[in-house]
Amino acid sequence: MIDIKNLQFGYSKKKVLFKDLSLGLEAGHIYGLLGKNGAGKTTLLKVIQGMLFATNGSCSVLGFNPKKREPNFLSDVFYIPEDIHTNDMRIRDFVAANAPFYPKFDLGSFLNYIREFEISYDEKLSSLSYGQKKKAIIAFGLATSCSVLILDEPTNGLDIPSKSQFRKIVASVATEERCIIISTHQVRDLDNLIDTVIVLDEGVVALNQPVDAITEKLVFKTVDVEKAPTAIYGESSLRGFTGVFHNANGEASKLDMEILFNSVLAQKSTIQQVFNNK
Ligand SMILES: Nc1ncnc2c1ncn2[C@@H]1O[C@H](COP(=O)(O)OP(=O)(O)OP(=O)(O)O)[C@@H](O)[C@H]1O
Repeated sequence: MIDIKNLQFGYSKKKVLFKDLSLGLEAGHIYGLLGKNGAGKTTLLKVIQGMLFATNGSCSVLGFNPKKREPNFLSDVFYIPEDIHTNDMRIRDFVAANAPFYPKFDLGSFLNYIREFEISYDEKLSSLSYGQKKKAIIAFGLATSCSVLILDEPTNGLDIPSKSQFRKIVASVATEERCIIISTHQVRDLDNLIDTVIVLDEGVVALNQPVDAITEKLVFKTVDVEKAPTAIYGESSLRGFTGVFHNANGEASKLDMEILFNSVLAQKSTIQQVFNNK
């Protein structure tokens, strides 16, 4: 569905962000895109959406070259940016003005989502708080029923109840035909939502693995501090040592996204070897 090969991109010739980035994303998945500040998550999402153009390599989305910004591409890919800027209009007028660009837009779903988020259809966007505005745009984006949904830091600015409503709504729109990409630093917000973890680091995809494969090969647990040396990576806390270990005995554990992310940055080659050894 999204096929990126040997992508090169830099905002200037001197500062190359991606030298040789390759990534394949399929329909029927919710991807969590993680990376440090400045790793290039937003840039990559903008390349996928056709807002930034690669200097070399290829990017194909739904069979289109995003760079060409063809109407049939733009009407099937929705990008929800981290920062929302809206006109001073009522939500119903925003929908009337924008929905016609998305042939699969479903007004009934939109009304359900904003009801869930406790936002009124007749509210003026300018009178909403940042978080409420963000929820209105998230609701619109999800209601477009686009085949590719890109959410850049969607939970920033959302309060605690809204984060769980967000997870519920996104899970409800996930279908076999759709590819959802969510970038975030708030890894706990993605708990039980994403099925594949992508880590971007130093201009390349350092990890791209399904949650099932991760918990099959790795085990996340808190152990006595004496056992710390057996971990691939871990962090000491008052409760003991929480870390990630080789899963030699097929132990079941819940993915700790924060520990996984830190372990990829700290022990990249060890983690990559785990997945390269079939
Ligand atoms: N318009 C721009 N002009 C020049 N450099 C830019 C521009 N936008 C981003 N950059 C630089 O590109 C790099 C990647 O930025 P990007 O916003 O893609 O990272 P990110 O992973 O989304 O970061 P964050 O987690 O902080 O949102 C950063 O070093 C940033 O300073």
